Amino acid sequence: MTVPRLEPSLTGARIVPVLVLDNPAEAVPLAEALVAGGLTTLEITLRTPGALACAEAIAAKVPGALVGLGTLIRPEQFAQARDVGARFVVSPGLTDRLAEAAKAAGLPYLPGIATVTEALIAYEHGFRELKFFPAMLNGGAPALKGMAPLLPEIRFCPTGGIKAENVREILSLPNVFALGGTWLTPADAVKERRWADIERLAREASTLATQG
Ligand SMILES: O=C(O)C(=O)C[C@H](O)[C@H](O)COP(=O)(O)O
Repeated sequence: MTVPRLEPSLTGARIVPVLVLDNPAEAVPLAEALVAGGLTTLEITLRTPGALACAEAIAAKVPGALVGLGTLIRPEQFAQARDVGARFVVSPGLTDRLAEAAKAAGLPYLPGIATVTEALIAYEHGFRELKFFPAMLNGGAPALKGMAPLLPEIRFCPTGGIKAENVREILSLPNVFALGGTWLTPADAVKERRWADIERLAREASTLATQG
C-alpha cells in the first residue's frame, strides 16, 4: 500500500495553528480570523466532543481554509476525519496500526515522533514528513539541527511549546517545512470572541514566516 504524501499546500504552510475547539459557532469566525491574518492551514485537535463538527463547519463554510484533524490516536478516527472533509491528519505519535489506517484512508498523514528511533520507524513505514512533538521539551531547534545529518530525507513540522519568539529560528532550519502550535489562539481570546486579536496574532506570525 502506498503512503499518502502531504499536499504541497500543507508542506508550504510554514505556520499551522493548532486549534482546540468544541463549538461550531465559534469555530467558523475563528477560522475566518486566522485565514484573514494569512494562516490558511488549520489543525483541529480531536480532543473535544465537538471537534469533528467544528472541522466539518470550517471545511464547509470557510473556503480559504485547508482543514486537517489532529490528535488522532485510534485507527477508526481516520475514516471519521475523511468523512468530515479533512484534507490531512496528524497524530502525536505513531503505531503500526495507525500507520496502516493512514495508508488505508488515503489521507496525507503527519505522524508524530520524539526520538531518532521513532523517526526511523516512521521512515520504515514510508513517511518522510514527520511531526516533532513535543518539540521544545525534546530539544527544540538544536535537536532538529542534530537530526538533520542523520535523517537527510526527513522534514519536520515541530509542535509543542512553540511561541512567537521561537518561530524565526525554527523555520530557518532546512529540515523544517512548517511548525504548529496553540499560541495563536489563546483560550481567553477565543472564549471572549476577540476575533480581531486573533487575526492580528495570525498576521504577526505570517509576517515572521515570510521574513524568516
Ligand atoms: O496531538 C496532536 O496531534 C497535537 O495536536 C498536539 C499539538 O500539536 C500540541 O499540543 C500543540 O502544543 P502547544 O502549542 O504547546 O499547545
